[in-house]
Amino acid sequence: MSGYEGDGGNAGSQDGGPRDGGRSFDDDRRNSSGRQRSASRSRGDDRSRTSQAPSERRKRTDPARMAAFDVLREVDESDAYANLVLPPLLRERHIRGRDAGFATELTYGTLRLRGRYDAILATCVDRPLPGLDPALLDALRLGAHQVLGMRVPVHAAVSETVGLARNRVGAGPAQMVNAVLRRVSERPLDEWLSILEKEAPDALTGLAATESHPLWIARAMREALAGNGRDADEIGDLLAADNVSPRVTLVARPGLVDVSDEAAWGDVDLVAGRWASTALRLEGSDPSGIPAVREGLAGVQDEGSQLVTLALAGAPLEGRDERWLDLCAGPGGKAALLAALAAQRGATLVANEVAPHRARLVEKTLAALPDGAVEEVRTGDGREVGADEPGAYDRVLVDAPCTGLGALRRRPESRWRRTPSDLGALTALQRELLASALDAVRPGGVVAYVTCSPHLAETQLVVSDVLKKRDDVERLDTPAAVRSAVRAGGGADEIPLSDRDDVQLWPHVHGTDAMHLTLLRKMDRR
Ligand SMILES: C[S@@+](CC[C@H](N)C(=O)[O-])C[C@H]1O[C@@H](n2cnc3c(N)ncnc32)[C@H](O)[C@@H]1O
Repeated sequence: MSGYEGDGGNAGSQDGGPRDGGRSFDDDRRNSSGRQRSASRSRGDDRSRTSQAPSERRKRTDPARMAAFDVLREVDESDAYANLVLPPLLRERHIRGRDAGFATELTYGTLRLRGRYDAILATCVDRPLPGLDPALLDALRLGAHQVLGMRVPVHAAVSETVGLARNRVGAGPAQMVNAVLRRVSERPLDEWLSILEKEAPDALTGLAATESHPLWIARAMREALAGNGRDADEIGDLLAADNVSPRVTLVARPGLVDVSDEAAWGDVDLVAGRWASTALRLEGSDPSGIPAVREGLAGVQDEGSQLVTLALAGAPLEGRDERWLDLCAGPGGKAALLAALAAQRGATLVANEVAPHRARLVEKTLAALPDGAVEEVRTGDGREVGADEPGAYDRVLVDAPCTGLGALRRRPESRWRRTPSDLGALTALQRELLASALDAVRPGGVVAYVTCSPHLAETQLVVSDVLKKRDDVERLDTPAAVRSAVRAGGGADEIPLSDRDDVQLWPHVHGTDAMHLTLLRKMDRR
């Protein structure tokens, strides 16, 4: 299942880019060594420290680094999502401000760039990395990220990580951490990356290592670029874009809140989104204090998600336009935008979701919509809707469960979890859901097939396979619908779209998740 904004996503985090070396974390509380000063030391009161025995002092580990390590272990051992585990852990341990920022960058940056660091570490460790204790390997990765990705001075990165390893893994492993990190620190990042490029058997393998992606994903992305009429050589830019945490984008749900309503947005800096009329970019990272967000009049939503939803709502339609369906609605980001747009036209939305807990999230997300905008939130298998309610809807969204390869920048660990074997079951489900949507829409009605993956097997191939079996569906001009959805003054003619009848958005081109959209019309044979 793909990672989604509004789904507890890490949209609130801003964990710095990879090749720029990140930021240094020096201020009053976190000194130029990236080490946290204790509250007593910040006050110039060193009594607590001097009253401790040296052996006790050595055991004290920086809480921010400890938090990052503990999250990494939970991600590894329990398949946890870092963006769901880290924020409560920081709250629980009272890690705030710059220290929380340091822990966040350390956690997400290490997870995201794990492939790069493993390739470097493999040249510094005298045995295969998979044979190492996983906790030791995580400590090494954390150390590598501090040295190569965060501009923490080497002596601090090494000694703090050695202390962490001693505390959490053991004295022997701590010695190894010391030796290995010293080797890592012998070269700057650029030199390491050149070595990885040179030693790779081919350019794509080198790029996958330096930009920290599994090779199968790098390959699939390159095929997706070419299959969407773009230059396959953009692959480097695309993979690099996955390594940069996206800015937080909000959706102002039409009719619920106005962009110009200052009270609704509170004391935050917002700028208009690049493409969607509903999009606002937050100059900062924490949207939770914004009144409009708290009240559900606005939400966190990638601009690509907004654009595809607006394109479905605006696609030309003759005749009845009263009942809309979101077939796979959880957790409800697109359903809320659709319902807001439907309400403005006197139409209503049915939101369907197979997982009960996600259906409850949809209910929550839709709670602020005006009476009558939402006909029903229901828990059910979308594959059955077409047979149960043939021709019952005028517009249908299929935001299909997918690999989420288009949203890797949001879920730092997801690229390491996905495998090519996920594709078989997902694409079968995607075909069935699309077929059901086409049955559920009335003749003349419109279906939007959406994925947050650019993988050709999940996008173009699903659509062409489903259409092969039917003679009652035509493809619409999806780029035209997307251009119409671009906000006034946003340069509808400037949005780079390929010469195809579907649309693929890209992080490195559009600054959005890599959303795919195909618009289809059920033919009216009357
Ligand atoms: C990509 S997410 C949808 C995201 C949502 N549109 C949003 O913007 O918040 C796909 C959703 O499809 C649901 N799903 C999976 N299989 C389904 C099925 N057979 N019928 C309906 N929903 C399904 C998943 O539980 C997941 O919530």
